[in-house]
Amino acid sequence: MDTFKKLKCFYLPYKKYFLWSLFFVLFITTITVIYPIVLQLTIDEIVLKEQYEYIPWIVAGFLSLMAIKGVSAFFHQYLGDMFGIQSVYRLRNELYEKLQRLPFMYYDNAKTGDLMSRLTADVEGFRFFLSFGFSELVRFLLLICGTLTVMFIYSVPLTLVTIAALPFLAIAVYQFDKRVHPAFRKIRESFGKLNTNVQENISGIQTVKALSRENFEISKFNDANGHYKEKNLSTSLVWAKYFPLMELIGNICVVALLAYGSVLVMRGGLQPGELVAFFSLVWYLMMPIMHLGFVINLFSQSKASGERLLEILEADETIRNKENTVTVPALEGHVSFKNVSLRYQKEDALALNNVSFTACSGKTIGLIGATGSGKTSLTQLMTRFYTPTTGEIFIDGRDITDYPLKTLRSNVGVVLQESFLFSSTIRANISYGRPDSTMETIIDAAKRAQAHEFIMELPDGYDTMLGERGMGLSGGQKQRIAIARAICMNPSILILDDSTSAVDMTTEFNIQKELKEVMKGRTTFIIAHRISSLKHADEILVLENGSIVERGTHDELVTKQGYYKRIFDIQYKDQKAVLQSTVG
Ligand SMILES: Nc1ncnc2c1ncn2[C@@H]1O[C@H](COP(=O)(O)OP(=O)(O)OP(=O)(O)O)[C@@H](O)[C@H]1O
Repeated sequence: MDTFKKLKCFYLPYKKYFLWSLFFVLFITTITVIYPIVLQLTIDEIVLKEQYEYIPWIVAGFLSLMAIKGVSAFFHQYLGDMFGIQSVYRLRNELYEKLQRLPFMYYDNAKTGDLMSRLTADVEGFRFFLSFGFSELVRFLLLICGTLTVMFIYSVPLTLVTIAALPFLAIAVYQFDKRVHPAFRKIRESFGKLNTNVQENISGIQTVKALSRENFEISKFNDANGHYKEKNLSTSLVWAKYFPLMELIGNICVVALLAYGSVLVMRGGLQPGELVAFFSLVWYLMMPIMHLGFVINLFSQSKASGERLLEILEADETIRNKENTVTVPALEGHVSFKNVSLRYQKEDALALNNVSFTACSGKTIGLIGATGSGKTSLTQLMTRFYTPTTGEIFIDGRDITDYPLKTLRSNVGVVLQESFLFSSTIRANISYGRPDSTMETIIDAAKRAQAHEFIMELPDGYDTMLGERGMGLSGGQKQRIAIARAICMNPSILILDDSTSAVDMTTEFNIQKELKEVMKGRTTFIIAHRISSLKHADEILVLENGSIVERGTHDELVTKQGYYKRIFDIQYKDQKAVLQSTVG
């Protein structure tokens, strides 16, 4: 019940729909219990006493009851659905908002397909119980109480015989629930894995095809699909075992009733009509208890779903605004790192080790170093994508946590190594960070990023729709749009993470020429493997295993015999000679 308690803020506001739905359930249940009474009266008072003139009245009464039951069923169903649909509408929105707030760290470990199945299948599973299961549970309780009351009125000993069978039924139902709940959780998990498989395959289809791994992917999917099938089969085995058992217990009870009830009728202790009514009533008692299995099943499914939804809702938002943030119109871009270290996971090695540097506003800092040396990690700390394990980062003299995340991130323009473009127009992609940008600003940003020309060659220019993941554009074109997107935000700090690696030398040269203009007045961090991309930087930091091992201008660094000089030699001198001298 804890899961439902924790999620109550989503469904309690709509309780009026649920309560009205219950009101109509009351009608439906009352009418259901009245049926056997009408049957008993028809047999005992009309047929046996031959008072046939009452038959039209009985028929009219029966039809009226059915009409009322029909109308009540409509409202019960509609209001129940309203309750479920309205509740999960809010829940779905809240989950999505939470996903927007969760830090990078969460996504490092999460699987997209699994998250998608939580937001779709699990939300639906939860809705179904709210719409149907909840009121079904109440209906069963009402039906059992109503039925027992009428039964006791008809015959106490016969009712006691019926009740004697109930504990056996209850044990079977309990055992069923004990097995079916974990089984459903496993089904949900398995479904999440299946989704992950499909999602990863579609996202990486180019790699799959390029490496001819279709058969491997098919067999991976077959395994996941097989696992899902196994989980479903073992759950249906639980169903198949327990349902006949429950029905058997019900039938034994009916046979006992038939035997004992007939004796009572023969002795004159019970009217024949009352015995007939009893047979209907006994099923009103057995059916809900047997169906309790189905409702418990629904409950288990929705509980399992609810738990998975709570895992998202309760996930730690490690990176959020602190209470007393400062409001500033814009940042100037004076960045300073003080003894900053970063370890992504407890068991990982340090990705950054005691890094300290200062970048005065308007200056350009180049970051170079081998793959995995910590260049990207360093810039990701500035935007608070991650939190340093130790040390402090200041912008304009204030700790970066003093600023609201929105202020911080809207002042830092980032062009990532792999630029992601949304499946919308080029114009919307460029103005994504500043949706209110004028067309003039968008074109200006595109021109500076050397993107305007090729955009104008596209059939719809800036209104060209991009496919999923920006399909239809070359890697270099995508990078240029991503640069335009960052420029469009007019940030005071610009981070270019290997952002010109996919363009040819001439375009890189042109972009850099334009970027010089763009970089004026902004603090810029250029991460690059090509010396040509950062040799004009005011300071170059050379990273190795998370530490700054060299620093200085290009001219200073080429005079030292360090990593930078070696890279410089490889890129600018006779590569073969350098490599030979190193090996030798
Ligand atoms: N999200 C992450 N979770 C765990 N470890 C990470 C994560 N991102 C990076 N790392 C690790 O941190 C170290 C530094 O990675 P980083 O991406 O900062 O290097 P880099 O210098 O930018 O490399 P490249 O030039 O290849 O982009 C590496 O050992 C990397 O494996």
